[in-house]
Amino acid sequence: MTNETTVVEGRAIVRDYAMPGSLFARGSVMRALKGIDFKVSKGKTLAIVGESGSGKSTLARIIALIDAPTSGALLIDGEAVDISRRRPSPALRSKVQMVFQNPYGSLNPRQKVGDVLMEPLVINTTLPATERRDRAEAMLRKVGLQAEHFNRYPHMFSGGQRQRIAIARALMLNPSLLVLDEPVSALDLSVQAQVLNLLADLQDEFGLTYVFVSHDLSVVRYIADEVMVISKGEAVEQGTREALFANPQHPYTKSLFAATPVTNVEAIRARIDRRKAARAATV
Ligand SMILES: Nc1ncnc2c1ncn2[C@@H]1O[C@H](COP(=O)(O)OP(=O)(O)OP(=O)(O)O)[C@@H](O)[C@H]1O
Repeated sequence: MTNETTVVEGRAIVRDYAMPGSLFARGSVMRALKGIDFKVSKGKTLAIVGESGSGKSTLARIIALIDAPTSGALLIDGEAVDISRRRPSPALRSKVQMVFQNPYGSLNPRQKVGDVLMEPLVINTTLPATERRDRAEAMLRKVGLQAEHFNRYPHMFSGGQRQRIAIARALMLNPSLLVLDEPVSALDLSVQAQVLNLLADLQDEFGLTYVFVSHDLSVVRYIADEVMVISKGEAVEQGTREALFANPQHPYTKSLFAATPVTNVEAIRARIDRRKAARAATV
């Protein structure tokens, strides 16, 4: 549709990794991404699916500005990212945030939850301490935790709660894009559903755009608007969630879908679709 705003776009993204050589032979280069194109519109979710080693995390890290492509172009809000720069500008940095798979490893065990949330504000803004605290407490509530949790340490929380904290931290600078790399795969099934619902609610409320990496097709069927299937560094199929699940085209996609039982999540998904439609009608 022409009236949709593109938040992130990749053009011919290539990423090479240098492979170590030996005493007698020079190292070679491994091409992990072989020219990937994609676009994600505001408020939508692109899921990146593929088997282990296909390049999903490599692409996610590039989109999250943690790694740079070897060649190609990345555009955020229509502006080309300077891929030769080692660090993105603070303005760009605040637009894109990443949530990782492991909420145990991604939070500093010595930092209280309140400090975890206020840190991005300390580094990137000149807000006074009281304002930082108010915003952090408000964000804790938004992700389903309480202001009393402010002074507790990460180990005092369950896996699902820790992932809520990681999501809250990612939202502190009001990003437009969240890159989520297997954000629920370390969690129990019932907790996965709660965190996915939270992500859907936050997407609605803040108009967030998601790039969501997953190897789990049930999760993809639940959360995605668009799906990109990657195999050996190439996008072998791209399309809407409905089209891809109804009629996978590429032999790799067919085999991936055949190998993975997909549980019936249509009813829950319908809830997300209804809310997205209601929201679009009010904008
Ligand atoms: N830092 C690195 N140095 C060298 N090779 C790497 C590096 N990171 C990834 N690779 C290689 O690039 C390819 C893609 O890896 P990547 O982690 O992106 O795949 P993935 O689809 O996310 O896999 P998984 O689902 O197992 O995390 C793999 O062959 C991997 O071994």
